[in-house]
Amino acid sequence: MAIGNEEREKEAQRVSVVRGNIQRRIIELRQTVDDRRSEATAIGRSFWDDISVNADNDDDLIETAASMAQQEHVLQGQERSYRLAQDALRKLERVVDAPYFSRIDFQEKGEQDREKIYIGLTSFIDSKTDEILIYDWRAPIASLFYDYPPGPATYRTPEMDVSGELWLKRQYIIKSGELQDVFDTGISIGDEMLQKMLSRSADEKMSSIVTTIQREQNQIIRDDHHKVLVVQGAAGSGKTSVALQRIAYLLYKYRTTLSADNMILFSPNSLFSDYVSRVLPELGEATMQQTTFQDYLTHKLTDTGLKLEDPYDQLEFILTGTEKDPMYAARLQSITYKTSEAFLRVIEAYGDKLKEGGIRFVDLAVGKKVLITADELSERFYGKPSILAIGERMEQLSEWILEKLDVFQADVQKRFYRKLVREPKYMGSEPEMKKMSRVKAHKAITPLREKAQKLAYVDVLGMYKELFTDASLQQELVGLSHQPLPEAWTTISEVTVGALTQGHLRYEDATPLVYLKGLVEGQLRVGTIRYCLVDEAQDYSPFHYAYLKKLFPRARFTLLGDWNQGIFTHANANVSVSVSESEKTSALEGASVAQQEQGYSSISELMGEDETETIRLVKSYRSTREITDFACQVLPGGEPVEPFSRSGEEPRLLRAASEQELVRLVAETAALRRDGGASSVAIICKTERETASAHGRLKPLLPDLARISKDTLHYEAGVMILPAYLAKGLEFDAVILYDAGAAVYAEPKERKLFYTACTRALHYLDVCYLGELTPFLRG
Ligand SMILES: Nc1ncnc2c1ncn2[C@@H]1O[C@H](COP(=O)(O)OP(=O)(O)OP(=O)(O)O)[C@@H](O)[C@H]1O
Repeated sequence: MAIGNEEREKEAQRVSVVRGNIQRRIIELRQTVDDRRSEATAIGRSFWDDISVNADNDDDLIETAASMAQQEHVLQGQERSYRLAQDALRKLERVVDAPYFSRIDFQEKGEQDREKIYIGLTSFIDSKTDEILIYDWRAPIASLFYDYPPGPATYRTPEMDVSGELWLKRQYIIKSGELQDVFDTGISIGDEMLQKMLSRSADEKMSSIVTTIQREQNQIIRDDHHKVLVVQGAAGSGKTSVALQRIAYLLYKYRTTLSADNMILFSPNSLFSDYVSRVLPELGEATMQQTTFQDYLTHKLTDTGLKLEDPYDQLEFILTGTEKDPMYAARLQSITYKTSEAFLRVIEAYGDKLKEGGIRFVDLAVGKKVLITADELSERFYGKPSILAIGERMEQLSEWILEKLDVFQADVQKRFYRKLVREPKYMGSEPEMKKMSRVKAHKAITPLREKAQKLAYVDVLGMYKELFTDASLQQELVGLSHQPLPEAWTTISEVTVGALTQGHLRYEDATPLVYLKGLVEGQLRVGTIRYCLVDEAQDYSPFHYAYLKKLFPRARFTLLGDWNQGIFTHANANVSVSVSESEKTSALEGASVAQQEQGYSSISELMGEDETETIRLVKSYRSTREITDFACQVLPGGEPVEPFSRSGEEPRLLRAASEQELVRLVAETAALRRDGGASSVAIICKTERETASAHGRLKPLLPDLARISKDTLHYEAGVMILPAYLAKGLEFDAVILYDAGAAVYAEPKERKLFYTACTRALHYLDVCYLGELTPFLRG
């Protein structure tokens, strides 16, 4: 709703007053930053001048140490205040051109006045009057803006709930310090503003949604009560956006006790990490630990020397193979089993059993010289009964080894020394010879010490292999898991051991191996992580979740996913746990509401039912209504998706009769979209194999075509080609499906992938195909 001229003028004036105020503060802060920097540098330079170094006796030494500690304290204080001033300066410099984006007028129950609350990215207080000129969007009162239409409203503070009347909700568009537009909003947050935001072009980096967060999204962003929050959100419903806003919110709310180091976000791939990297800095927060599960596993497995398969290579194998091939079928079974809770129980039972015996030790040796034999290690570990956990016992063993190494080092040093004394050529003084023999002995023992510290005397890989070679061990552990082994177990075992022996670790073996390693080595827990957020949560298996829960015992979890986009085999296993065969098939075809329920209940069972809350986001903001409706027909029986009311062109189906014609058609369509103003145009293929071949054919017709692969770290706007599974989580102005023919997309397992590809488009979707159209679009 537009507002009158007089009111608009008042608002424009306020913008300029507040901006002037901020500009003055910026000038002051710049001066403060300069002063503090000089002070800190000066203190650093005169550090030693101000300390009286006296080492004549113990009392003087203590005094010297005290004087150093005091100087260091002063220096740290100066550096801290310099950093604080610099942070404040950066925040204001970021907002000076658009200090706030909304206003609410709120009258608290029992109060006479209506308070005007202006909301922006960061708060700002008038230093003379102490008036709050801008409230941070994360302040408790600001939630009224996101949660209520005008009328009765309540917000929650740490102490109590505050109720009252919301009289006004107003939004501003301010650019370069000038008020460009202002309007009052009614029921939801400015449809007008949202329309503007959503009709923009897709950037190569994601932007924050702070000005138009919707009520149901706000609920997730500010949730403080649940240990585990599961968000099932339709494609484009803002899951990733919400995850990032939530991180910013938590960092603000718990700013005195929580830092970015206490949070971890698991993203699907490095390209995606880069795609979302702008949001937190845009919101004024430091970026936090962002990793992919793959990187995490690689880091954990560095000292095994194994080459870890990429999850995308695993997927490429699944998508390009055929179930007629027995090795292919065996691998599918292997993936499903090794990502299941049943296998998790097998590993846990194995861990329990190892308390009594069975850990494989290896000789601790340098070259041919064995210092401690495997038998000695085993005897030391299992010799006496112990109530301690394996990890703690391993720690004790490690200490014992390190003590032995100290004795060994002293021995070696003596030997070196004797050798030097006997050496006629060497003419050094006694202290020199002692020093030299100490250094040499230390150098000689260092590799052993490193091995001991890395627990290289335990053969975890060998123990993992035993699961596939030792029939009686298998029988015993599998019995405890109450689940039968997969049919192709013999083949699975041979292939697993064969690959491991050659130094290859298949992706499905990585988490079980890391888990077993953690159980044996006792380094399973990372207590510093307080919040763990998982994006694309449908791609994680029950095994992954159980592992994450063990890994971060103090963490609260936010798991955001869309079970309709579950493209990994285990994701399908996830929703098909204990359902009938016919349901299993349809789980591959698209998660029905019932099957999605199954998926959540499986997660909540794993994470603790009492502590898990599931929230659904059904409204989709990314694509036009036409594209959303089109994509929904791919998943019959899937959960309904509500498109945001933004209209555009109908998706087009474009048939080609020959390969040549298909290439020409795709190239022409890409050029049409690019020339028509779409800044990002993605040609989406099914697999890497198809991408490589299509890229070769298209390149002569589209010289600027960029190819995105799993190793690409970031991309630029323009025309690009990529496989569907890499397009996950990303969005583009125009999407062209390279070949949606029945020869490419027909099998049930490809349905969700196809759906994911269609839902990447903001404004245009062109579905090219060769010959007959995929059955997914034929009703
Ligand atoms: N409240 C909002 N205001 C403005 N834009 C929004 C809002 N919510 C979502 N969007 C926009 O919708 C698009 C999709 O959001 P996002 O990528 O977070 O969704 P998603 O649920 O993670 O999608 P997917 O599962 O399909 O990858 C983005 O362009 C995002 O900026």
